[in-house]
Amino acid sequence: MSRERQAVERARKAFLTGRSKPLDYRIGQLKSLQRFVVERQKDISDALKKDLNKSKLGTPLYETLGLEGEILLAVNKLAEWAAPRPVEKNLLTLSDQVFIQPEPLGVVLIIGAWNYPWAVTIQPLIGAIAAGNAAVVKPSEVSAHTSKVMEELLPLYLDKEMYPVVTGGVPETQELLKQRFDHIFYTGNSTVGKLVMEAASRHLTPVTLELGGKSPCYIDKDCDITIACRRITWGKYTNCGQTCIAPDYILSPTVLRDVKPDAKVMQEEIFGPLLPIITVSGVDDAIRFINEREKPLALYVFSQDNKTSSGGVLANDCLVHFSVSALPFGGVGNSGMGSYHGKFGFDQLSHLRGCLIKKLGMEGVNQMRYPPHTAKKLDWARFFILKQVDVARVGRMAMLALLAVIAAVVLQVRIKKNNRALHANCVQ
Ligand SMILES: NC(=O)c1ccc[n+]([C@@H]2O[C@H](COP(=O)([O-])OP(=O)(O)OC[C@H]3O[C@@H](n4cnc5c(N)ncnc54)[C@H](O)[C@@H]3O)[C@@H](O)[C@H]2O)c1
Ligand SMILES: CCCCCCCCCC=O
Repeated sequence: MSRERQAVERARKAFLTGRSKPLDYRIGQLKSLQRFVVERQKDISDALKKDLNKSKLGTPLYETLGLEGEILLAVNKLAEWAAPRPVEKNLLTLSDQVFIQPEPLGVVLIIGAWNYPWAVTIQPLIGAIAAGNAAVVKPSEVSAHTSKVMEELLPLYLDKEMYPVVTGGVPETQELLKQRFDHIFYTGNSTVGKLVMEAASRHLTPVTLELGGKSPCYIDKDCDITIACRRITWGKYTNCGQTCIAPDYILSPTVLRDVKPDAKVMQEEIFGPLLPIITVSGVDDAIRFINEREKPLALYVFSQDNKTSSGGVLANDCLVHFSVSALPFGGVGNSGMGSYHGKFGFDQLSHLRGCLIKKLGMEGVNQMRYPPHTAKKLDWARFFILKQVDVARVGRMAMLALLAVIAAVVLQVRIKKNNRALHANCVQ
């Protein structure tokens, strides 16, 4: 049996014990992960220095502070996220319990990319742990030192049966993809994303695909060009331009140098320190240009615009939307599917189970659905199913009516009592 298959089987066996379900276990694992990030900061930054020449201080800023924030949030909010979520009732379910119960999915496969290997591999793991899943973690072989640190040190902190790290390259990832998972969370390029989805389809496994693409950046006439240039330059050249949401090309009315739309540099994601500038005649031309192409992961606008489609949109800055846990992060179309960060990560890796708990009484209400079907029953069904009633408002009104009745009764009793006292005084 291959090493990859063994890891998956062990993770499934661990999941089936049910120990990842209680919130205390999940919080314990999240806190251990937090300890790992803090205590092993040096191992993490040394590996990143060797892999990608990232600086010692850049590592916390771009890779691990975000992880710490996400872990803290999950620890603080887990009870709320995992609790049953009551939903609006209709007339047919007035006396029932109707709610959504987030449930763990099972065993999740997390495949990470090399460019921010901690941020994009461990962040999905936080969602997987919080949601009560087991997870097989496959870091990128390109960032090999990081991969080794994950393989050697993570098991010292986490439940190693439940969260195994499997290292290796394409053959190992392909072997993993042959196994049955309950969800696959892949971060990387769109070409491999299609292979991942194809492999997942064999087991009807749902996927989250965090892909890349050409994120456009539109600069309007009216913006402060000095600030725009500083922010765009930072967004583009951070990590040598190897950021999934780096502005890929600029659409600018004050153009210095033109790039033809059919040039090679405009056909594929650049993922490097090149920044083509395209001449457009104005905002409508820019929108047309963007909409004619694949849906990008991010859209940067240094002005006002909401007429285009992209994974995310950010006005007057670059990259920082990635750090906001309250925003869903993910692509659309060619830039991916599904989203995560904060509660979105928890929901993405949960089964949101619809629950309706009925009592065995009140059977009379159900007569309209039992045969024989009659026109009268259908009329009742039409009323119960189609009548749009604000059940909460009806409930409030019923409560008010009840209070009014109680107040009237109390008042009447008081009046009677007073009358009796008055009568007694008069008699005396
Ligand atoms: N949306 C995001 O959050 C995000 C984050 C980082 C990177 N990206 C995108 O990822 C891309 C860069 O990463 P990459 O793709 O070069 O990363 P990569 O080479 O590290 O590959 C990612 C993973 O895919 C696996 N893989 C590669 N080829 C495979 C194959 N043929 N079959 C099965 N598995 C295979 C690798 O083992 C690795 O674990 C860019 O397009 C970037 O925009 C997106
Ligand atoms: C402070 C801003 C943090 C930006 C981190 C960007 C990570 C992107 C991951 C995709 O490549």
